[in-house]
Amino acid sequence: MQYIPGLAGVPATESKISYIDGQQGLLTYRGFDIQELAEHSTFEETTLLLLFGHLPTADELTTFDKLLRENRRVKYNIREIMKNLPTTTHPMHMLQVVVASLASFYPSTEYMKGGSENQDYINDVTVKIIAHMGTLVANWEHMRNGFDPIEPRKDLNYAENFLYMVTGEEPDKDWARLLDAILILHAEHTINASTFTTMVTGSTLANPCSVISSAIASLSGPLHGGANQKVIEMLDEIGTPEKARPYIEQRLADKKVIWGMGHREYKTKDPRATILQKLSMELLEKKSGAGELSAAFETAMEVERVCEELLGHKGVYPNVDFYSGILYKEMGFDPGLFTPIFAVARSAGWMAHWREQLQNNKIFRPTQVYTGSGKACYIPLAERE
Ligand SMILES: CC(=O)SCCNC(=O)CCNC(=O)[C@H](O)C(C)(C)COP(=O)(O)OP(=O)(O)OC[C@H]1O[C@@H](n2cnc3c(N)ncnc32)[C@H](O)[C@@H]1OP(=O)(O)O
Ligand SMILES: O=C([O-])CC(=O)C(=O)O
Repeated sequence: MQYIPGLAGVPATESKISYIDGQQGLLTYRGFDIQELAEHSTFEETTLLLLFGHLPTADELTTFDKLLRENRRVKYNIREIMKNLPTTTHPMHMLQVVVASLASFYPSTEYMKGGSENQDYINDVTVKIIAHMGTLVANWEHMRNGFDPIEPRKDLNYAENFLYMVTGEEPDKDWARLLDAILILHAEHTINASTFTTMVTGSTLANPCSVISSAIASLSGPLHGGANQKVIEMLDEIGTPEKARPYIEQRLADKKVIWGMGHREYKTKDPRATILQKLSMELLEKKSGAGELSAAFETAMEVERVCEELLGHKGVYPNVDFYSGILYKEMGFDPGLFTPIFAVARSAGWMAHWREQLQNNKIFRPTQVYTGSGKACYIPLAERE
């Protein structure tokens, strides 16, 4: 029996939701190129595409959008749970706890047994979770800073409302469009660690709120979604482009990873990193004028150059987390919000995989290669040396 560390290259499921060509650096959702979706779609439309497999009709989109808007408000009891968390709680830990607690308000035990009410439950909870994610993240941003949360608005789309709830100001249309593209880019990515977590937890028929809570935990780690916060911390630590090379050389000598670099599937630059880099450049030039880039962006480009030279032969290139933080920073988001914004977007992909898993469920239960001792004899405590 051969053990494959990290299940690298091992197919663990069949899925129709998204596809990666890691050699060419291509990503499609339901056959649609990510670049095209980022340019032309909205988070609401892309979510429907991921969930149901086709671009929605105008009626389908309007109905779904209305449901999302109507389900944004969080219950008073949930706010009370949030109020009782220490304000030092990282937003990803808040999200994990509070999304798990939603199971108390939206219980389910028997939704797999067939019948239309189960489909209704699956659809309702899908909307509820995706709609709540943005509100929870935005509310906590105020609560952890000692302020009252801002209520969601129904007259705004998902990205606009999120910006409004975080800033308390009327959302700028261009920024909302930018955030919309960012949400689309992060919405789905085949069977990555957090999606695999979704599927493993989902395969036991656990409550979907517990399923998504487990996915949030998985995404929070710095080798996965948590890397976007690490990248901006790293860029700040480096400071200026000329300090990039010695910093990287030292980290590599210390056998430490360069945050935002490398990917299990891509052996070239992640297509989302290319788009996010372009969006960052456009935003920076818009804010400061042509050719005027931030220290973080200039440093990031130098880190990319040096890494290509030193790590390119291993297929290590920028991943999605490398340039996203620069955008978030320029948009005024606190670094603690970077990974939660990823989670908000990814809730669409997680729910799509959870639903796909249920259609043909088999509990995930791989095997292991035992490397422990042979049969051992129990020795009473008093006789042990
Ligand atoms: C949304 C996301 O999850 S995207 C990923 C976000 N994570 C990060 O940015 C953290 C930094 N990157 C990494 O740790 C890794 O590249 C991972 C976890 C993303 C992928 O890991 P794996 O597929 O297991 O690749 P693995 O660790 O085997 O790397 C292959 C080789 O490239 C090297 N390598 C990979 N990534 C990096 C990196 N970021 N910095 C330095 N070296 C790296 C490894 O040391 C290894 O070298 P070796 O063959 O000489 O031992
Ligand atoms: O696919 C992965 O392993 C990680 C990733 O880029 C994502 O989840 O977006």
